[in-house]
Amino acid sequence: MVSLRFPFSFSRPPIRNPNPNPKSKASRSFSPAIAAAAAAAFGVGMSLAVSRKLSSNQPDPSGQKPWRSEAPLWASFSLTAAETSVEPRTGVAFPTVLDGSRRLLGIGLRKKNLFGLKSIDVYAFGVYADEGDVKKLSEKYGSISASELKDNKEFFADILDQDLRVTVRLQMVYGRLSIQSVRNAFEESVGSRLQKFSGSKNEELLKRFTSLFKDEQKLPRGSTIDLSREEGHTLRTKIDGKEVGSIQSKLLCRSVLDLYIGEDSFDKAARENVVRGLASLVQS
Ligand SMILES: CCCCCCCCCCCC(=O)O
Repeated sequence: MVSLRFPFSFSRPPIRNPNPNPKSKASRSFSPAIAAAAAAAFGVGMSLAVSRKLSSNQPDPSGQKPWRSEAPLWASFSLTAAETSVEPRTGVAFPTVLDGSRRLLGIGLRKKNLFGLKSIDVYAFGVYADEGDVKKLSEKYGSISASELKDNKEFFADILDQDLRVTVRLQMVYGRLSIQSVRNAFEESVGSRLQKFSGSKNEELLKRFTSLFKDEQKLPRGSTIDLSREEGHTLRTKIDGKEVGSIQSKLLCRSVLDLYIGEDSFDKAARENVVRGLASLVQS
């Protein structure tokens, strides 16, 4: 079993690999400049191990599935560790902690069919939750074991509905995205969730959200979109770290989060990790 605890802080910044090659292990985890340093080499080993633990589809040579371990992912990191975890199919790296208190619980991949023909990797994503906020659910769920909690529908409904700070970071893999295609994709996916939760597409709300993605905005490979539920059910959107708008709507927050952690999420294995991590946080 992989066990990672960092008694010290790494200073290695989050990696944005400009040319990820899923076939090359080295390209997944570090830059050549750092490779010479023994400490960085240690960090590389950590990243690879963590990426396996987070991964949904990477076979473990031992034949075991470490990501099925009862140990939660977040328990592997200290809040001060500037470490990253790598989505193994794309080489995209995610910081294990965001905004000081949001822990990375799972990483996944969004694929999409292009012209109904070929499936492309559009972006990798990381799901983060504020540790303190999730622990507020301990009073209600603390007496239920983590393994029972992960199948508890009420617990999950609370995660989607309660005022808990959660961030989903999307990091673009496909390099030729037009902003119109991004608006269209959000319109389709978020629109379907608005319909599911409210019985209507809520055109006006949907438009307010999609119009945050302006024509002049560029989203080359490596760009990030952070979708965060902030206090008061406010969806804050950042592109490459810069806020582009905030919309206060419980329905919109729930609809966006459902794409990544709902029952019909884009990457089922990523969702499993997130749910397991949340359940363990409540228990800790
Ligand atoms: C060519 C495909 C274009 C798809 C662009 C998707 C970019 C962000 C959309 C986020 C929501 C979603 O994944 O549906």
